[in-house]
Amino acid sequence: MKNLHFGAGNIGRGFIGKLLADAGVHVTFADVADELITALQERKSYPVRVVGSEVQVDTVTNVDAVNSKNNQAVLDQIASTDLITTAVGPNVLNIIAKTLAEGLALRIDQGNESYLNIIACENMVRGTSHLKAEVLKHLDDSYHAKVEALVGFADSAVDRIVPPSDSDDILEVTVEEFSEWIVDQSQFKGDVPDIKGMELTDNLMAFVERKLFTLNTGHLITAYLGALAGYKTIREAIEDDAVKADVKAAMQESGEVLVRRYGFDAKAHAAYIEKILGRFANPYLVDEIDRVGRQPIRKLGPADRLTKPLLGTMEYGIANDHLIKGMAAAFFYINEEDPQAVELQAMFADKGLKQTLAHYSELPLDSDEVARVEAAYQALKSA
Ligand SMILES: NC(=O)c1ccc[n+]([C@@H]2O[C@H](COP(=O)([O-])OP(=O)(O)OC[C@H]3O[C@@H](n4cnc5c(N)ncnc54)[C@H](O)[C@@H]3O)[C@@H](O)[C@H]2O)c1
Ligand SMILES: O=P(O)(O)OC[C@@H](O)[C@@H](O)[C@H](O)[C@H](O)CO
Repeated sequence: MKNLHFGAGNIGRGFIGKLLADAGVHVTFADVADELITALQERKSYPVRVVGSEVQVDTVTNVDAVNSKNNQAVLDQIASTDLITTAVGPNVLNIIAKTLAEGLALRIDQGNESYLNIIACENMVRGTSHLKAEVLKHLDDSYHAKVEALVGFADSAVDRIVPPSDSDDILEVTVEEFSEWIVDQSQFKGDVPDIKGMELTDNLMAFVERKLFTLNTGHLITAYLGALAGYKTIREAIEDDAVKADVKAAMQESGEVLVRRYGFDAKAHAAYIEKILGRFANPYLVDEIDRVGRQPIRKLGPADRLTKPLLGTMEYGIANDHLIKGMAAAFFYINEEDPQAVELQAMFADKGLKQTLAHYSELPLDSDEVARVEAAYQALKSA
């Protein structure tokens, strides 16, 4: 089996590319980072340090790469591969959608009638379905029937903490032991692939929300409260008892929504939260607060890790003081190198918290929740 993977970054090399290559799939990475691509083309392998109580260095082989700036090379890959995966970040999906559309048109024009499956591996609810809608926008109507018949767009949930590596080797990546990749099997076209490490489900929404609204909700609040307390890494922040108490309480509020919505076992969900708190404190990973706090506008969005759980607590009448506090903490997050952090702060300075929050979260301006976030912000400011 051949795979084309967009994004040779942390998750691309450290998780999805590794898992597929380990399963005997030939992986070709596509990326815009010239140095990374040249190194992959020359070496056709790279090291992955899996760190837990022991350190194991695995060598990933059977890989190649194409530079995404070489459009024709990428189109040729799309026209001939069996599986396409992405780990580029939600904001980049719209960019690669255009390339995918061109590649699918070429594939159909060349008469390739074999099945192709596409899986976006991003922190986003139904990211592949979003990608599909974008691809179809760029594709002439005359191709749509063939795409519907031959191309599967399968949504997935992806979980492994992979911070950028500080190695001198540009290809080396350091990952935690834990990993989970769950894919919606009902959306595949042709045979559902049997790949070790790729779990299949008919109930993807439950798993994607469980992951995003537990791990990522807690991770983000750790980052914002941690930054406010002056910490630089997630581990430092979560080892502060006051931060940990707030983060855990917010995860429990969000968890209560998940238990009610999807029928998860309450005890098992409590254990899931504890395990994640342990992963945040992993002494073998150095995960900067700025990586986890990045792109606050995306993360304040109505379908993302702060607002969506908050909406769930409102729907079920569940307490939400800690989710509110986490949202308030986002307004203290300063990062001059992150355009979204700069934009958020600029609007906050110009229009105030209520209007800024209502704008990005789509919560009603006059809602109690928006007023409570502002009150929580003032309380944090004077603490
Ligand atoms: N790192 C983690 O712990 C983790 C865990 C689970 C999910 N994720 C998700 O995985 C996705 C990728 O995260 P990451 O941490 O690997 O980010 P990353 O920045 O390490 O990797 C993204 C890669 O995409 C490349 N890229 C950018 N534009 C591109 C384009 N137009 N074409 C091809 N490649 C392009 C970048 O050069 C980079 O190498 C995100 O959606 C993230 O939320 C990350
Ligand atoms: O990748 P983001 O920016 O959506 O979120 C930052 C982290 O919370 C995230 O990358 C986690 O490390 C990951 O989701 C763990 O599976």
